[in-house]
Amino acid sequence: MINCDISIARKFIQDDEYLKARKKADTALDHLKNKTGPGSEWLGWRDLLADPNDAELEKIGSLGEEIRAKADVFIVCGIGGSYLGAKAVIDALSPHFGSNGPEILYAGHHIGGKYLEQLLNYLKQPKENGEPKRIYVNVISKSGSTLETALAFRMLRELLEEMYGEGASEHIICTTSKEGGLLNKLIEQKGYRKFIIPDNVGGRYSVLTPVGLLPIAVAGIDIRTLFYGAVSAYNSYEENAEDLLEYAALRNAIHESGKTIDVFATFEPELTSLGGWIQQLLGESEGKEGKGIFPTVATFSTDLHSIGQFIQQGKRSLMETFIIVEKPFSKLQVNKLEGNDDELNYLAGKSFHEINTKAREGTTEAHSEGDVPIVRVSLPALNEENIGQLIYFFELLTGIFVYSLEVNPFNQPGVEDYKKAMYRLLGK
Ligand SMILES: O=P(O)(O)OC[C@H]1O[C@](O)(CO)[C@@H](O)[C@@H]1O
Repeated sequence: MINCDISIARKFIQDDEYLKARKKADTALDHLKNKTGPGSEWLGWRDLLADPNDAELEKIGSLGEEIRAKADVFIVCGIGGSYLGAKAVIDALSPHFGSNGPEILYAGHHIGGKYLEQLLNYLKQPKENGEPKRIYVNVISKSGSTLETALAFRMLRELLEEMYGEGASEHIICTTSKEGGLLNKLIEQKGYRKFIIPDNVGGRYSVLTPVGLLPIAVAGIDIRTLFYGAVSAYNSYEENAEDLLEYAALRNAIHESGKTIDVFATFEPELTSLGGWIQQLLGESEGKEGKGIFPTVATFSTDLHSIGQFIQQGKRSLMETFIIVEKPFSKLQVNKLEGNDDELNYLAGKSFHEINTKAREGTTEAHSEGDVPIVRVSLPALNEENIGQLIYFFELLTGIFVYSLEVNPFNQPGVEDYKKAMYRLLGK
């Protein structure tokens, strides 16, 4: 299970402040369990773990296998919660270089013309053997009308129709709401395959629905173990959520103390995208009514050489959350070098995991001495089960923490403002 250690950060908070925050966290958890808080119609992310739908998992898993066998390229076309969860899990659990399945690419997550133009050109290029690439597109949009996704999908659809004619529909899978939205109209017209995003699950809580699970399955990751990892976390925290209550209370007390930034930092580059998923999950949930701790993401030690200076000595407005993997997942070691001309022989015989661990311990020491409260969230190992547990851990933390701020964790009214202004400027 996930281990959460708040001991370093706790020293920054007075007992009475912590106890006040702890009461709020307890009430917040009751609201989640009893569906009595604002936005409680959006608690489907808990229901789907309370009552797993094995048939749906099976269906997604077998389509994932089918696409793995047939596709050269699989494109995840979505933005925000409609791609961040899939990317987080895929990046965490896939090899960095090469793979024995389709190449997984992303589209619809911005409006960058150069990216899309180059993607379309890349897709058009035949394979080395001269045959056309076998491309599958999974367009994912709960509303079915998000501009970034819709625009990219229009371009991709045109390309697939040009390449495969009538057969293009076979290459498109849509993940959207049961009813409504422009995507559902297209599905009806064109006969695309469809997966449903439950009405009671918001985008940023949807990674364990077909939104995340289909791309994750196509990447060759065992979605059943991932999903049941989350189920085990759900069951365990229904029994005893002490760790999460402490963490939420601590974060609330830190919020009250005036800190405004939480740097989600990992020393494992595989987990950078997971930080991106946490950033949306917390950011869209807590950042309302002038409240919240701005979640940002860093990969150490890389970013110790960019924002490390600020974290150590800049304005004291920060806390940090380290996402840690306990079990080494690489055996790479430093060899002894004849002559020691680079003077690194003092590290000979040590693994990169050991060196990286010392970098983390040293950073923990330095940053906490620099007045940065640090929370440490650890996974025993980097595998499907633990990532599933971590997903639910952060979903539940978000619910508890944001309710304890007296904010609705399940809406995002502020996102509409940029859309309105953009559509006006575009003459919609
Ligand atoms: O799945 P959709 O409806 O395209 O939305 C994508 C993302 O956009 C938002 O609605 C914000 O506009 C996010 O909450 C969501 O994850």
